[in-house]
Amino acid sequence: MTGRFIAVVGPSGVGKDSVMEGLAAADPTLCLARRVISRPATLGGEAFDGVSERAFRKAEDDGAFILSWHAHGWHYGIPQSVALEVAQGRDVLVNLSRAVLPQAQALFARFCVILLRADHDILAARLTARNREDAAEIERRLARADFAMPLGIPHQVIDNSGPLAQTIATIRQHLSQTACDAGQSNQKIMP
Ligand SMILES: Nc1ncnc2c1ncn2[C@@H]1O[C@H](COP(=O)(O)OP(=O)(O)OP(=O)(O)O)[C@@H](O)[C@H]1O
Ligand SMILES: O=P(O)(O)OC[C@H]1O[C@H](OP(=O)(O)O)[C@H](O)[C@@H]1O
Repeated sequence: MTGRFIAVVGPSGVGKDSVMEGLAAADPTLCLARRVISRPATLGGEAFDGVSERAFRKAEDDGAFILSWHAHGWHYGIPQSVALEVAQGRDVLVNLSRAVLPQAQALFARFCVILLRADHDILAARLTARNREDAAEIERRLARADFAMPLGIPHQVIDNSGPLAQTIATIRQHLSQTACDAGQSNQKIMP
């Protein structure tokens, strides 16, 4: 059987990377997809392959990505190797833009979506404390926080306003109960 393609989405600063790292640390059967981003690796954040915009476009033209998008001034790509891992039966966590969920859904038979949320003031405080973007960029990110989920994408809403460990435990419980091969409910889970 193929593995599960588990998309983790939500506004910038909500905690996608933190939650994904915590999930993978707690469960070695979960893999983290390593993204290619046209952002200098020196800016930090998740472990990703930082490339120039030119190199990104070349890789994209060469078919290196199963999914790619543009957000916050950067290009993001999910490498073909992720599809291979899923085909080999691995469950893979992937930090995606909400905008590409329809394309992702079309690619994978076992597909599910975790939508993380937190109140606006919590997002603002986390982005400020993270100290990776300047104030203007943080404002732009906050303005995109309510980007609408595309229609027809079943997803589980998980609140990450509270302690990270609680969110991770809640998602682990949810993942243990879903095969991701049929429609999920849109039930809200608030730890
Ligand atoms: N539950 C939590 N409680 C407190 N702080 C948190 C929690 N989750 C994440 N954080 C902190 O919030 C900041 C943003 O988290 P993170 O970078 O994981 O978010 P993100 O959704 O991946 O953001 P982006 O989309 O911009 O990459 C980090 O400094 C992280 O340590
Ligand atoms: O708002 P939407 O399109 O859902 O998310 C867009 C992108 O925002 C974040 O970018 P970064 O990792 O902070 O650079 C996420 O990782 C995601 O790829």
